[in-house]
Amino acid sequence: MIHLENIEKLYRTDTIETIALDKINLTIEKGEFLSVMGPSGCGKSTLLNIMGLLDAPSKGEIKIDGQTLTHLSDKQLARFRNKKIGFIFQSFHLINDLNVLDNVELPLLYRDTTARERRRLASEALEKVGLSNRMKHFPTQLSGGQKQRVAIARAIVGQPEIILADEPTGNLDSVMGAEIMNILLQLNNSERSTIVMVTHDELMAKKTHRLVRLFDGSQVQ
Ligand SMILES: Nc1ncnc2c1ncn2[C@@H]1O[C@H](COP(=O)(O)OP(=O)(O)OP(=O)(O)O)[C@@H](O)[C@H]1O
Repeated sequence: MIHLENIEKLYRTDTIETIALDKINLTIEKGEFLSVMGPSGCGKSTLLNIMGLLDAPSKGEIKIDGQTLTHLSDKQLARFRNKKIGFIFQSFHLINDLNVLDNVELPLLYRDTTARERRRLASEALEKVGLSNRMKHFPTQLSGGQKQRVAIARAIVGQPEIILADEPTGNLDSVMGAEIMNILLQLNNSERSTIVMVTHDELMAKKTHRLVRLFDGSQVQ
């Protein structure tokens, strides 16, 4: 499903060059739930951003579903990303001026969907995360766990095959964190979503199919 071949990422500033990723080779199968761990600065977010086509590698190739994506234009990448990939971030990234339903509908605005269909899909996604009763609330009226559930609904509303989650439980207490983890496990189980999750939590990682550890930009496990 996702295939990374010899991926390297270099960041250059005036004074320093950082090798954020060094020759990463990784294949993630359809329906797999993979976690990525490692110390701060080891390249976890960079890896996720490259898999999610938000950032380009300095070297190497990415294939998703057999399609090589390294040479597509920004517009083609955006279209591919919108259709195939849902993102979940540690700090939720919700828009505070929009209510819950409108936040969840956002990814569908870039598609050819009617307003009625958008509403139906967003309501369905909110039902899956158990938030049907909060559709008209605004993000500031929600708890952290509820905000993350809205973010998950937004990530899955377009029915992407891949979900990329960057420390999705990092800002939550253990009870809310476990709730979010259960929702991700359920999506992986019942919808066969392929999930890659960055986490600092060994217990969460243990619940996934496979763990990849990074250290200084290299894969060590
Ligand atoms: N835009 C950038 N410009 C320069 N260096 C960068 C940039 N983004 C990341 N880096 C460097 O690349 C390395 C990897 O960063 P990355 O954010 O991927 O680490 P991480 O493992 O996700 O860390 P954390 O757990 O703290 O979020 C770090 O040394 C970081 O300083």
